[in-house]
Amino acid sequence: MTATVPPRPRIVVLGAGAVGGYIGARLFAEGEDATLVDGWAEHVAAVARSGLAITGARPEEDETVRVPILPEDRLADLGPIDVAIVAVKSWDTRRVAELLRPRLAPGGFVVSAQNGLNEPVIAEVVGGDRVVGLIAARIGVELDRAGRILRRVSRGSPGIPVFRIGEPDGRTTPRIEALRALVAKVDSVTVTGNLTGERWSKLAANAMRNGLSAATGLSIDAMDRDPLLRRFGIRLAGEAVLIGERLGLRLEGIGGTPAALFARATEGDRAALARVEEALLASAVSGKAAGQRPSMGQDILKGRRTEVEEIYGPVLARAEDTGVDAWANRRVRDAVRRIESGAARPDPAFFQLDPFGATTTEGDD
Ligand SMILES: NC(=O)C1=CN([C@@H]2O[C@H](COP(=O)(O)OP(=O)(O)OC[C@H]3O[C@@H](n4cnc5c(N)ncnc54)[C@H](OP(=O)(O)O)[C@@H]3O)[C@@H](O)[C@H]2O)C=CC1
Ligand SMILES: CC(C)(CO)C(=O)C(=O)O
Repeated sequence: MTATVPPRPRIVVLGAGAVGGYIGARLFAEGEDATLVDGWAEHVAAVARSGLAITGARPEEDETVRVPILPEDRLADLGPIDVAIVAVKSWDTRRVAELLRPRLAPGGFVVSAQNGLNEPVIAEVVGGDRVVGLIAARIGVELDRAGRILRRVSRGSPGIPVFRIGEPDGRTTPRIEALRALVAKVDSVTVTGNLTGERWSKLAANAMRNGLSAATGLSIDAMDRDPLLRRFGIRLAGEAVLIGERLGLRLEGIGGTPAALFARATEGDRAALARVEEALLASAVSGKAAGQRPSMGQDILKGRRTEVEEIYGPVLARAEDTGVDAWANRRVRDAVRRIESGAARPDPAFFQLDPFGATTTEGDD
């Protein structure tokens, strides 16, 4: 079932953090019927009082949007929902899917705008025909205090779209076309027929960036300027890509670099390693998105629960299934777990080893 979307759908964004708040505010600013819903009372009060303040990468992208916002316990005040955008952390997905299930309009559907592999979780709750995916790649946003979002990446992202949306089965349906028109009001978007491959590629990007930032305390550009951390990141993505290849997935580029190069580098191909390093370094020194911290790095700074299990869990589980030695992902997962539990503090020294050096062996842990 993919019913048509009404001309002016009722859109609810559940999870008005950095990603959800940004998407919902921009939709509302563009005239859409969008309402934010969030569980953080101080944030809800700040937005209700003064609007959601967005500080963009360029002064002309700054705006304050008086987008409607409700606390979660008032979700029932809204009528049936046509488009529900889920932007809570992945560990909270099932709970909010349960909240949404009785509130969806007959043709209503849920869009996961999260990292991780959440469409199957949502499908278990609301039904497989009511879920689509939205992957945010070049958004770089941060809820730095109640009522304010910082965006470190300029709108537009020439060359690589910020958003990819898709049906889990890859079909181009009327609702995905309707969603494309909506999301285009937020930033650049493309429809993918390969949501599974896109999701795994994004998971590889998150494996590369998120835990390493959380464990070192560094931003993406700072990690890429450090020769050993840059290589550690390549190894993290490479392990995940190798797993994806062995699962038979069609993988998409990671930050504009072909995914296969990360895997070949990880298998010992020096030319592939040099190409990936060059691309990462060029981006780091370009100054674009300087200081951008992946969401997991932000969580550690705020002392909040991370998505470490939702990002590294699937990678490590499939590593076992496919026989890939994912020691680097395991090391990062373990470091983030220790930091999150208060047993350690972020420290770049955890990863001062060359994963492609002669002395590093598989299983080094
Ligand atoms: N940030 C980014 O650039 C990107 C993030 N993503 C993904 O998007 C999803 C949402 O992440 P993101 O938007 O970054 O999450 P945020 O941390 O910005 O917000 C998530 C929720 O956490 C709670 N929260 C956040 N900060 C505080 C605080 N200081 N005090 C109390 N509560 C707080 C809020 O509600 P509540 O209290 O109800 O939990 C909020 O809705 C994740 O799956 C993430 O991986 C994907 C691409 C890029
Ligand atoms: C930084 C980025 C885009 C990639 O890891 C991200 O998805 C996040 O912050 O969670």
